[in-house]
Amino acid sequence: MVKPYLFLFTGTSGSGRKTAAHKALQGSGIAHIPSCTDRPLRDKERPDMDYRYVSKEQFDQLAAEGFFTESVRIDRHRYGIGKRYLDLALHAGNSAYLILNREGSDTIRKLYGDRAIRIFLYVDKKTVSERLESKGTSFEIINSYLDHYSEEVTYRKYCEHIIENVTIEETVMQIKAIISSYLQAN
Ligand SMILES: Nc1nc2c(ncn2[C@@H]2O[C@H](COP(=O)(O)OP(=O)(O)O)[C@@H](O)[C@H]2O)c(=O)[nH]1
Ligand SMILES: Nc1ncnc2c1ncn2[C@@H]1O[C@H](COP(=O)(O)OP(=O)(O)O)[C@@H](O)[C@H]1O
Repeated sequence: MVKPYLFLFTGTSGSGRKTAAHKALQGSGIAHIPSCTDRPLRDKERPDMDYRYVSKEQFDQLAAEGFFTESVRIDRHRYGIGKRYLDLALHAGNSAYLILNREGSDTIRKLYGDRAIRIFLYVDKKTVSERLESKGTSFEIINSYLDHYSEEVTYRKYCEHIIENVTIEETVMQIKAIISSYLQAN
């Protein structure tokens, strides 16, 4: 039986983790485990695609009940992975993928060892700004991404795979190749 893996997409914010991961893995049978967040839904986001959106009170309640395997506060908002969703996927023997910052990736790697494969995506700061500006992203969000850039980018040396996301087609191909290498090795 294929060992179930957790593929962790991490890297600098705005590097294209969500876009590339969803594109590479749609229809693959490897399910996305969305995080819960208390941040508001942004323009063009759809509930349950990228996040499960909850109120601040609900997030507090879930955290108090021990619902999260890991959670973080980033600026004014909180993010967390529900233990139940991870267990459901792994107990069924299915690999899954998550999109996390470095703290979340580190925690999941410590908990799941070599079943957790970290794929680090990055682009340079100028490219982050240009891509997000061209999509009409607010300056508040762009600035918050850039503020975290230096601390996030250093995490790449700990990751199993590193991809510079230049063109989306090439990045998707690289992700597919990495994932196949694990699934075929079993
Ligand atoms: N540790 C952890 N990080 C998360 C989780 N969900 C999202 N993140 C990361 O939190 C960071 C902040 O996200 P945000 O600024 O809202 O930007 P987004 O990446 O466009 O959603 C991003 O690096 C996310 O990948 C989670 O459940 N746990
Ligand atoms: N290779 C690429 N070339 C151009 N734009 C890209 C590429 N990859 C992602 N993008 C765009 O960059 C922006 C940030 O991508 P996103 O997936 O939200 O990043 P992250 O999840 O890492 O914060 C989005 O507008 C996305 O469409």
